[in-house]
Amino acid sequence: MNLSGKKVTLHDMTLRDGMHPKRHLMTLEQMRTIATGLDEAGVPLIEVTHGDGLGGSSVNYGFPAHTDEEYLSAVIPLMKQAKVSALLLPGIGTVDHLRMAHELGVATIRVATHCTEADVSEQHIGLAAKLGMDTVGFLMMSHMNSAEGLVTQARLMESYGANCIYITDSAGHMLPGDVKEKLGAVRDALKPDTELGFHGHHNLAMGVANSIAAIEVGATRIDAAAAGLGAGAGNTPMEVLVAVCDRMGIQTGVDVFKIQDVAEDLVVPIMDFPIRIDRDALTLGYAGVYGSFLLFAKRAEKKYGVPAREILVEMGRRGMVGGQEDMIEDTALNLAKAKQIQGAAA
Ligand SMILES: C[C@H](O)CC(=O)C(=O)O
Ligand SMILES: [Mn+2]
Repeated sequence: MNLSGKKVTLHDMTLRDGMHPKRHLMTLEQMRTIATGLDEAGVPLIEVTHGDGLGGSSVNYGFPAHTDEEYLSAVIPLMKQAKVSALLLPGIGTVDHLRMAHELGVATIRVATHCTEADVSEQHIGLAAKLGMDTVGFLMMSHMNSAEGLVTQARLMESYGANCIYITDSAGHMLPGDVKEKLGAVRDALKPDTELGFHGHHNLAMGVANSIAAIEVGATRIDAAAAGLGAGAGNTPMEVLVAVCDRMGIQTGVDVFKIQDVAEDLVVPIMDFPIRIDRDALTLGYAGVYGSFLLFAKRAEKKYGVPAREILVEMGRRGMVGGQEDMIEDTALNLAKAKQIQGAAA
């Protein structure tokens, strides 16, 4: 398909999804430096918060180095052209967090729910729209719902006031055919003025291909992270996506070489480990497991001696979704116990 001349808004995830592999411990200086680099490269929208969104700081999700308020206050005043967004999962983030973000100058709020639970987003989407914010509904783990089911959920978010709906491949499980089917159906069902977005993870190395498939069926906002810094095998790598879009004539407004330098010079050096498709990240994609479970499963492997891959496969089999991080320990303990029983019987 000829996409030449199409315009898309690239939305950077490095400083929000990238908080997962950083265990939410980015310094204010790292945030400032990377955000400034992204702004200079022409990235129009940059997400900043705890990896699990506003209010994510907790025993369940992990305590960050700084509060959302501190991160947002550090970044927003430095931006010359980029706008800043914040993620909010109802139940983790509250309307007070939303108001705080608005007061600090956050332009875009993304209200995220599991892909069958859009009804819990009404209050937050309604308030953000009332405040005049760019208001996005973000349907996580979208591989777990059918195209028709996603249409119903997307319409709900649109009816609450969202001006953009995201289909989110949190597990990096979707293939380009799935993306076209699901986003195509949602595009057809939404009002023409409502934008469509796609958020990919690279666990099956499909981040760029899926993003292009999304653009083909009408997505105008695409998420990506510099050097892919994000949960699991990371998000769609921004510098690769920008280069591919450039070759295809898709207009992103992002400078091909400047974004490469941000990835290489600013983001790769702060990685605590290489963001790559190792066997555990690959298993996330293969078994359809929530990306941010990866580090929890690796920690449980060390604690209980059960391979992370086995824990992740079991989490996928049991259909665990975001918010059920505590079930990772539970699953690991049960698998360890089953192994002990098997060992004793042998
Ligand atoms: C809270 C999650 O990290 C949101 C996200 O980026 C995803 O579901 O993917
Ligand atoms: Mn993500």
